[in-house]
Amino acid sequence: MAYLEKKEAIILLEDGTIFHGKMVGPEGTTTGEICFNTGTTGYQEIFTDPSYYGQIMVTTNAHIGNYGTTDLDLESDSVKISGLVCKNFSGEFSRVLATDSLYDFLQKANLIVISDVDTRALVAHIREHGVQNAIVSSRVDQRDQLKKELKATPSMKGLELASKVSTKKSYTFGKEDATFKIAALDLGIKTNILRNLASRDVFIKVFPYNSTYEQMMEFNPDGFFISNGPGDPEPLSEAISLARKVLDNNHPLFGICLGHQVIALANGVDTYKMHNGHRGINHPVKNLITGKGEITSQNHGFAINKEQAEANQDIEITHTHLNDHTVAGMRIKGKPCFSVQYHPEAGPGPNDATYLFDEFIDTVKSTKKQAI
Ligand SMILES: NC(=O)CC[C@H](N)C(=O)O
Repeated sequence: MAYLEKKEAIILLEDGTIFHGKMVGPEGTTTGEICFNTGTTGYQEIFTDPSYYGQIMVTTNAHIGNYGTTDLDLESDSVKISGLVCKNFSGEFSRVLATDSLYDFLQKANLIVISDVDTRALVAHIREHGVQNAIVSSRVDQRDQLKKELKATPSMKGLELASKVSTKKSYTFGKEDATFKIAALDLGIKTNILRNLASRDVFIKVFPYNSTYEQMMEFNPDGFFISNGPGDPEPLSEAISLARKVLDNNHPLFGICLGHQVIALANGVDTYKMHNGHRGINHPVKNLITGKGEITSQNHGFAINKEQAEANQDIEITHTHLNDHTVAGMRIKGKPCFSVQYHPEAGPGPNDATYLFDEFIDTVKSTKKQAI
């Protein structure tokens, strides 16, 4: 296989640190924000998750590729990360359900992949010094030029990326004769969210990121959903005003990750860029209502301002991240609305938090009953 050629590759970080590796596949160069995911499984879901658009992914699991790929594990229609950095890349795979090697899957997407990197040292460096931009390239002897290209890469802070991954046209998902209708704003929606809703008797219409309340109301939905997605939530002015209108009109509203941040902004709570963020499938969260713990799938580099959320009369914090006590979930008092910073749909990850989809359907049901 071609990937065994293994040409030299270099990773240049914004702070000047250099790491070395080997190209897996054709030579090339890529830039983006370098971040790491600690999941021990679920690489195909991660690589196709639109929330990772614009990011170079470092996988902490030492072996990548060994269980291949299958269409069942797609979280969107294409690879969304801008590069992959790993320790050991395997083009050979073994899994009954797998239909393709990860090598072929990523090559079809023209992704820049490098292996043989000291990922433990790289991850420790990012953890210590914070998430930052990087350039990954096979042009190992053109450091000055690479530095220039790295400088030209926009910072994730302030970057609007939802428009790059959102659907251009609205579409539907699920059975048309389902009991409930949900209008979903696509800021980079993961397919497993749609699967989770559809399996709860929901017919979903997915709308482009800049859709208006009026456009979404034409579907006559029983509730609204605002999805996960890439980039900084702050520039998403259309989504923020949509959330405000949905709240003002007392429709059921559920937000996940970027959607949660948009709902916070619609309530006057700021968001900020975290030092490193949370990306993995074993993040501990405490549900403050039930007192129970949940192990959750997470993928975010921004969070909502905790002091402002605590001081806000309209907000009740419902979930907290047990590692750093950041806000993991909230509800809007007196409104049929709640949101979480993490991923109850998993894909990949544990299913501890799927009860949130049930709670959303209960909210939709009781709001529908009141209206009759
Ligand atoms: N998964 C997401 O929706 C991520 C939200 C946002 N882009 C962040 O990094 O915080």
